[in-house]
Formats: sequence, structure tokens, C-alpha cells
Amino acid sequence: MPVSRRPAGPIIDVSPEASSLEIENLTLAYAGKPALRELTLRIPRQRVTAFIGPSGCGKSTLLRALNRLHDLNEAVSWRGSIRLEGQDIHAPEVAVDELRRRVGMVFQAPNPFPMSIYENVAFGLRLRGGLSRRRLDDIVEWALNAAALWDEVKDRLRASAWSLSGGQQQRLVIARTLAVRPEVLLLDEPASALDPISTLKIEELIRSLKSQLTLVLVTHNMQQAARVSDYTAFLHEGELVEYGPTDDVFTNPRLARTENYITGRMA
Ligand SMILES: Nc1ncnc2c1ncn2[C@@H]1O[C@H](COP(=O)(O)OP(=O)(O)OP(=O)(O)O)[C@@H](O)[C@H]1O
Repeated sequence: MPVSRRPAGPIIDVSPEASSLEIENLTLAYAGKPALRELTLRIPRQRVTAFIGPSGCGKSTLLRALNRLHDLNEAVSWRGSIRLEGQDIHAPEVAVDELRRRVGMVFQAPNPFPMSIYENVAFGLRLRGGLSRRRLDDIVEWALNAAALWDEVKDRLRASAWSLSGGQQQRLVIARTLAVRPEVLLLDEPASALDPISTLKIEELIRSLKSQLTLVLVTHNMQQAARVSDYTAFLHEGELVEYGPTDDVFTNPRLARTENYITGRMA
């Protein structure tokens, strides 16, 4: 049955929410080949925003731009602006390490460091220094709890992180990222390498974390986007096609391109 469509018009509909990130006219190319075209969107604070769209539409490229992961790629050219809590992330006074602490990132494949569970979570805290052993212990416990992993690992904190299952490893990586108290957590298909039970745990975790921080999730899984996100941005060929509350985008998409994608008629 065709869904009734609201009239096409302004596609950006997150107006009542306070923004964490504001992206304006962002255009990005790899070796001159455009990957993002004039993207403008606001990412609401303490909400889950999903980026969806067909393979190659620019989801990961956009995510990586939010904590300046393109800085080291000389083939990347870009223009536009990205603001975090009102501040331009490319301003000369912004230290990129501090930006990446504030805007943490979790990738598709779990990547724990070759060290113990405890040391993985303490890693970023030790780099910053100045914490007593007791304070470090407290934060490690807090972060493992926040990542819904504490109960499973509290008796083996000195074991290798690699002794954990894939799903546990991914929650450990999330704990490691949370330990340095980011304001934003970027998740690039965080569950796509995991089994269904681990996937559900990650989804529960994402939902629970939004009381503390802003989450941005790239996913190929439409059900996952519908289950966990408050807002959904649909990208196609580097353009932002439609963006709004997830319920609206999934049940009453404004544009045929969005409908074709979410109903599986566009790969
Ligand atoms: N490091 C890179 N160098 C050159 N081109 C790149 C690079 N990364 C991505 N691209 C190109 O940029 C475009 C967008 O890629 P991107 O990975 O952002 O898309 P995506 O929507 O995340 O895709 P997928 O869902 O397959 O992960 C694609 O055409 C891709 O080939």
C-alpha cells in the first residue's frame, strides 16, 4: 500500500531541539571526486541521530568529518563549516586531540588495544595523567558500567581484552571512549560484525547513553535505525535527501527516493 506523502518542502525538521553539532553547506571531495554535496543539518543534543542511505552515499565520510578524521588525508578537499556547541571545529584554537576526546568514535570492527580490559579503559585517562589510582579505578568501573559490561568483566579486569567475545570487545571499546567523557559519540555500523544478541545489547546501550550524550549512528540496518534513533537523515549520492524525526521518515517519508530506500526498492 503506498504511504501518503506530506508535501515536499523544507526537509529539515528538528527545530524544537537544541543542537550539539551544526553542519552548514559541507561539501567534501576525495581527489576532486565529490562525496558530500552542500550538506546542512543540525544534530540534536542528547538524542540518537541515524545516517542511512545506500552504500557509497557518504555516511561514513560525513561521520568522519565530525571529528576531523579527514585531516590526515591529503586527497580530501572540503568547504563549509561544522560547529560543536557553537564553536567551529576547524578554528585555529581548536586542538584536534581535545576535539576527538569531545567527539569520540567507534568503528565497525571492535578494536581493543593489546592490553588488559582495565588498561584499555584507563588508556585515555592515563594519557591525560594526573589521576590517583583510586580515581582511575572509579572511572574504569563507571565506564564499564555505562557500557553495560561491568558485571561480565569485574572479576577479570586484568585479563587480555582479546579474551572477550566480539560483542564484549565492542562494548569495551565503547567503555574506553566513554571514560574520557565525550559529549558526542559517533558510531560507524557498531553492530554489523556482531551476532543478533550482541547487536541487541549494543542497541540497548545506545538508547541508554542518550541521557548523557549525543549519539550519531551510521547503519545499513533499517530496523536498527527505526529501533534506536530519534532522528534519521537519509543521504543519497552525497546529498541530504530527507531529515526528520525517525517515525516520520519511516512511516511517512516526504520523498519517493526515501520511500524507495526504506522499503528496499533501492539497494
Ligand atoms: N579514503 C577514500 N578515498 C577515496 N574515496 C573514498 C574514500 N572513502 C570513501 N570514498 C568514496 O566516497 C564516497 C562515499 O563513501 P562513504 O564510505 O562515505 O560512503 P558510505 O555511505 O559510508 O558507504 P558504505 O555504506 O558502503 O560504508 C564513495 O564513492 C567512496 O568510494
